[in-house]
Amino acid sequence: MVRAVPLDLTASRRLVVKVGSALLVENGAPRADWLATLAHDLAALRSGGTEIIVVSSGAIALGAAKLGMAKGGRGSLADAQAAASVGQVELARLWAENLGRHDVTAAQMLVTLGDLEDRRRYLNASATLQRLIEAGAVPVVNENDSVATEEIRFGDNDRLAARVAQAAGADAVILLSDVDGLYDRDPREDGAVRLERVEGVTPEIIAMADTSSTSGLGSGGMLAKLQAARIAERAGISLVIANGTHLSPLTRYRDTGIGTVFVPQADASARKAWLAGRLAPAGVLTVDDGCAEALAKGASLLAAGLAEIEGEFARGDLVAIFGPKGERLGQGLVEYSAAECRAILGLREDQQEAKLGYAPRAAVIHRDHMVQA
Ligand SMILES: Nc1ncnc2c1ncn2[C@@H]1O[C@H](COP(=O)(O)OP(=O)(O)O)[C@@H](O)[C@H]1O
Ligand SMILES: N[C@@H](CCC(=O)OP(=O)(O)O)C(=O)O
Repeated sequence: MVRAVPLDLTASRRLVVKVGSALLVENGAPRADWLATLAHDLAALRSGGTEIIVVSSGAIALGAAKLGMAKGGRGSLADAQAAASVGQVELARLWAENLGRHDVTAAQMLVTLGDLEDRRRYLNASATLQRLIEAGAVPVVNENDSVATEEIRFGDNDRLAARVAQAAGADAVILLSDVDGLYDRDPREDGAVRLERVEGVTPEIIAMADTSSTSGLGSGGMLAKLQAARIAERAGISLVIANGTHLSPLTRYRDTGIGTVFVPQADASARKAWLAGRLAPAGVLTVDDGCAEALAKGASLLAAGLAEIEGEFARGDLVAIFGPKGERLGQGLVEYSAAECRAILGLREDQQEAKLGYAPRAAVIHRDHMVQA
């Protein structure tokens, strides 16, 4: 068998390192020795010319321990928000201390889903990351859990890491977890085999993730990691899932190559990749067979092909596109409000003006503002 080639982290120009809750926190206390070795690895990579961004979980777990909260602070949203407020203070201190030992300045950056979903705010976050790195700091990013509410939060730091990588123009992401990579089924099952390399996060790959299991402290599970891999591959970013439980986890990955590498697909423009990675559509357009076929060939979505409209959205909002059998086809920025879409549903272009009372825009979603699933 040909040995799969691991991702060469030292070849990365800008790398996002994501650390899961289970790695940082054990029985409510930080894994101090482990963190010291990770900081050492990060400093070494940085000295070799790789710019580093850390995405660190652990605020909820640390805060819950301090407050004596049940269920690791995940019993309710209010608990998670309060636990995160307390834990984030400690998390930032841990990073500042551990990176500081190598004369590296840590910079805390807390973001919400909205900060990366709205194009203007996304560009702003992107500029801040850029400036911090130029200034020689290592951004340590987490979700702003204390203000994020259920509908507008990532909830897992895997997708957040992929979006941050995109915003920062990183070329690689490593998700450090408590498992050696993606297995073809839950790794606790007999006969589970690890995949060395994935070219394209297909529905078959997604089906391998057991949605019910996480390490216990985290929230994402393998499914969130695969969604992150999908965002990354579409943005032309390499992503690897590796086991971070051991001391000096990055050195260990370099020496053993144990992990799963997701190969990027580099064809999308930066804007389309951003669009593909957006996570919160405001509505759903269901289209008929003919329209689904046309979309697959790269056409714009026309009102004539609309079969059903769900949700309330305004012009410019993100909507998901589904085919007649309920299959997800893609998503895009809509040119009409939900009410207008309902009014022109199924109509040909020449019938739309009579219905709306004004000249219609050519497409409901222009192909330049659409990405396939
Ligand atoms: N197909 C799979 N391959 C690997 N791990 C899986 C799979 N399905 C479920 N898992 C579970 O996902 C867990 C990792 O997710 P999670 O606990 O959220 O990690 P983290 O806290 O590092 O983000 C593993 O411990 C494993 O039990
Ligand atoms: N933002 C949260 C972490 C979210 C989360 O659980 O992520 P993960 O442990 O990576 O599945 C925190 O700091 O506790």
